[in-house]
Amino acid sequence: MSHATPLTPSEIQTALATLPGWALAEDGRALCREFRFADFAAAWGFMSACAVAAEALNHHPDWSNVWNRVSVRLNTHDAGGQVTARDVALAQRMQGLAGG
Ligand SMILES: C[C@H](O)[C@H](O)[C@H]1CNC2=NC(N)=NC(=O)C2=N1
Repeated sequence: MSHATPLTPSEIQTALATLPGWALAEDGRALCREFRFADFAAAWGFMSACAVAAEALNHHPDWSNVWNRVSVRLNTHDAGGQVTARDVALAQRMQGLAGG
């Protein structure tokens, strides 16, 4: 299966069971999570670590940062903005970098 193949709704639900704190966007086209850290420095450190992981995976988040919060939306541009296995892999990696 190509990694740019959209996941089915049941595949997404199965993936979300491994991703505490994540949810499917209202439109079904992204995995979403808001991370909260102790302060800005911790949030920025998380983003820096995620940037390295994203480059390694060649799969990048749509994200924003307000002080200690990092809001993340993951989908796959190459799949027309749908959720694929690449998004699940990056979410799992981000989960680990945030301390599980
Ligand atoms: C050219 C480069 O490999 C592609 O644009 C990669 C980069 N990062 C990516 N990130 C995401 N989220 N989706 C993609 O389809 C994607 N494709």
